[in-house]
Amino acid sequence: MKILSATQLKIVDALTIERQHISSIDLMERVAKICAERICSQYTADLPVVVFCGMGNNGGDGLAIARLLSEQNRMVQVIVVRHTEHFSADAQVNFDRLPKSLQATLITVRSENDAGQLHIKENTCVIDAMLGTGINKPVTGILETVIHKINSAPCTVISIDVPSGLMIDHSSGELPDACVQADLVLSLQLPKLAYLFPENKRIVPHFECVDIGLDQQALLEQPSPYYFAERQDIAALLVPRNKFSHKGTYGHALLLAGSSGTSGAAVIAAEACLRSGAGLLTVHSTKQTVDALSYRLPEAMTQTDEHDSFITFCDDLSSYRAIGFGPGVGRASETQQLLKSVIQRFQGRLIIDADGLNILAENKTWLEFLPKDTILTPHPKEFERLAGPSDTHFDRLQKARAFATRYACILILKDTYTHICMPDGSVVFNSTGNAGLAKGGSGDCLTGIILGLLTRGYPPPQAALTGTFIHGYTADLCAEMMSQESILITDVIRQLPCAFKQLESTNKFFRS
Ligand SMILES: NC(=O)C1=CN([C@@H]2O[C@H](COP(=O)(O)OP(=O)(O)OC[C@H]3O[C@@H](n4cnc5c(N)ncnc54)[C@H](O)[C@@H]3O)[C@@H](O)[C@H]2O)[C@H](O)CC1
Ligand SMILES: [K+]
Repeated sequence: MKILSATQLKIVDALTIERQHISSIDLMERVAKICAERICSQYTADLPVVVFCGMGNNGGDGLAIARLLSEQNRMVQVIVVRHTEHFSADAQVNFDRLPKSLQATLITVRSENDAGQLHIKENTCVIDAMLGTGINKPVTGILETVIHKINSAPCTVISIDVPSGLMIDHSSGELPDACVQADLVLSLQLPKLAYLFPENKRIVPHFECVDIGLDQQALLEQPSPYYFAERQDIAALLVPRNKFSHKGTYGHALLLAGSSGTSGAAVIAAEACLRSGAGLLTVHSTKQTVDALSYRLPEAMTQTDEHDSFITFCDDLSSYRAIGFGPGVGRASETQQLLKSVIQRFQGRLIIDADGLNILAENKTWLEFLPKDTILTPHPKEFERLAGPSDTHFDRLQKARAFATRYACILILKDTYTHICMPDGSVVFNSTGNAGLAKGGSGDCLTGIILGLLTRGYPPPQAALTGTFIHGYTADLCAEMMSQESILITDVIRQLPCAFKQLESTNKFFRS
């Protein structure tokens, strides 16, 4: 699914009206009907609803939603916040369509005094339809006062399309002053870029895209570097194993991982790799790690490094399709030289994680020599070490895009909506995963999954997208069965077969 800017959404809106031979007021009615149905499905009929409406088309949506909810015998009150002199044309039509019962209880906020006198009762559902994609400056005045009232009221808030006050295409700063803090955002058709930044987590803790039937061709025509990965997009990338195949068909992986005290990182990555399709896996590590592996994972082959505490040397790389470097390796200078020699000698697929990234951060000139499409998987701190600090998450995103383009690598910037930055400047935001993954070992598991997919023959972009999605999806399956608090990364690995199976079931090539 693409992510478009406010300007592009306006264009698609106009093209939809033209191509579907529908009037703008009927499109608004369609939007309102879908939102009202969603609100009714979420809340019981006895919960009073207060709809805050602005003067533009977002307010028009709110006025139509209020009418439709009251037709469903819901207890509804409308509050119009007059932040401009006139309604937009369609908002005016919907204002005039308000039934008498709603007109009788209507409150209009014209002044700071009116705003100050508002009282929002406990146990109400606030529908926020004051400002949408048409916001053109930070909110002040009566809108700001009303927003503060909503945010301090003990009620549930659903924002229509956009939490009022939030800029959708760029950063609003660490904590935007005046912005509705929604419990749920019903985002019309597509997600908005700002919903994916951690800085907005209090404003958009959850969003749902509601399909309002915008013209598909018009959506396709709009260029965008930003995409949001959904289940069907990833399921379509999966490739079935060939009936006439053998272990060689699915490649041989080399995992360079582990050092004194961090054998677990190597074990986790190795197991995730073998659960993600690789034909063969050799783990090169310290004696302690190799001993642990032989016990835990007999399917993996092993090579013991000549050094007891960290890895230093690995001679022949020619038989491997993919190499994973980093989990638990530490930063010893001999290990640094090993990474340098891998970068210089290896022509296959490469994924670098954890201390591998920290070594790169200490030796930035090596970045120029990374094999094309090398996958790097930094968390925010590791990315900062590689590319320097950023003022906002929007700035960090632009930095990550520039980094992936400059070094022709795939940068997986791990976060709530992990950003997968491609060398062509495009970014795919991952949609799966939960806070149960915020634990040690999680990154090692991701590296292992992607290494497995690379070895299996997936091109690096597909391996990056699929691996990141499945990693989060599997954790979501775990969270359905157990508390996020208790999820262990080994639980996630154990559920990988189930996650693959579920995703395969929606891919036509896997159906028998
Ligand atoms: N995407 C679609 O296809 C559809 C979207 N719909 C809804 O329409 C809004 C966008 O409507 P628009 O009229 O362009 O903008 P707004 O309602 O957000 O507000 C515009 C209004 O507000 C004034 N304004 C802007 N910023 C401020 C500010 N900081 N302070 C005060 N006033 C401000 C501006 O001057 C205008 O007067 C979209 O989000 C959807 O909800 C349609 O329903 C149809 C399909
Ligand atoms: K809104």
